[in-house]
Amino acid sequence: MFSPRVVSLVPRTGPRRFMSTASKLTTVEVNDKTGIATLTMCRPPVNGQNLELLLDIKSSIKEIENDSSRGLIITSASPKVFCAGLDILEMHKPDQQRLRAVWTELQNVWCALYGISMPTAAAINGHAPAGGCLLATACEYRVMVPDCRIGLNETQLGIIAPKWLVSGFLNILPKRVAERALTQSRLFTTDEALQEGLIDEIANSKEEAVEKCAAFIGTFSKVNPVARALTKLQFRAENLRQFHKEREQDVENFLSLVNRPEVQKGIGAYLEGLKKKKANKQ
Ligand SMILES: CC/C=C\C/C=C\C/C=C\C=C\CC(=O)SCCNC(=O)CCNC(=O)[C@H](O)C(C)(C)COP(=O)(O)OP(=O)(O)OC[C@H]1O[C@@H](n2cnc3c(N)ncnc32)[C@H](O)[C@@H]1OP(=O)(O)O
Repeated sequence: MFSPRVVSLVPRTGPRRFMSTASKLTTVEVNDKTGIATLTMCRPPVNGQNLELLLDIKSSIKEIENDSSRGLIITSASPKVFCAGLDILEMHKPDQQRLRAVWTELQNVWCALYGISMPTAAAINGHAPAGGCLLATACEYRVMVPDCRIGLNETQLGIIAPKWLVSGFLNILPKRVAERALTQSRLFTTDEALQEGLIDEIANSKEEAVEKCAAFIGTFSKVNPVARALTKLQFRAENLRQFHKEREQDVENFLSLVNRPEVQKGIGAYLEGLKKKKANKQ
């Protein structure tokens, strides 16, 4: 199902690049000068998080961690979308084993990104609803391009986002703003996200967003890395501890929710809506 990773290192002069996986759903490029790794999601058209993409993101994060990079930037190869969240096709008339694996891997990706000790930043070069927002809010810093939307819209889909999925969001926003945004399924525009503190900066292009993320990571160059890492993890430990306590039950909750006939009906209708949107565009 998942092919072994092929790692090809290009010479150490100039930026070093290694293609993360044989399937190429993500790439990892390490800048030799700065030591910062950029993880790019490459599953057209919208980086829908299917099982293979989630496995690939997780492996790339682990690879970056093992390579002792100075920091991690996550971004997307898609011109308009950072990540559209879970691939809805994985939830429609699902294969049960695969559905279980999808949710488990979403948990694993979040856990790997949220709990990594090195500095992390998201160059949000397009829309970032639901699982896209989850990735961005697991990072320490966010830079977003104009005229896009970011947020947790699960409630609108009839889903109650579990605590771990919301914890990054809650790290960033005041509780009152987070509660209202979640209950209203609010997708913030880039400007609103900046105003509320959900993102840290706006950039006019993906390249500029990556540069700003690298500058943020660079601010730690004179800070003791062990002290920095332990401080970060101290802030995140309670959320991670709670997550590990509840993760198995959370998978069962997800499976039972998705398998409910009314939810399946809702997912079908949602998919139809996305298709109609395409037809209206043409
Ligand atoms: C519906 C779920 C209901 C119940 C599920 C129950 C339990 C799940 C529990 C928790 C799940 C939580 C996390 C999640 O991530 S759920 C996923 C939520 N994601 C979304 O709602 C995003 C939906 N997509 C969009 O809003 C837009 O596509 C966009 C803003 C990301 C991009 O807009 P564009 O105008 O640029 O592009 P489109 O024309 O809309 O889309 C292009 C293409 O991509 C397909 N697509 C879009 N999003 C998804 C997706 N999440 N999964 C699979 N496919 C997606 C879309 O259909 C188009 O395909 P075609 O070109 O028509 O083939």
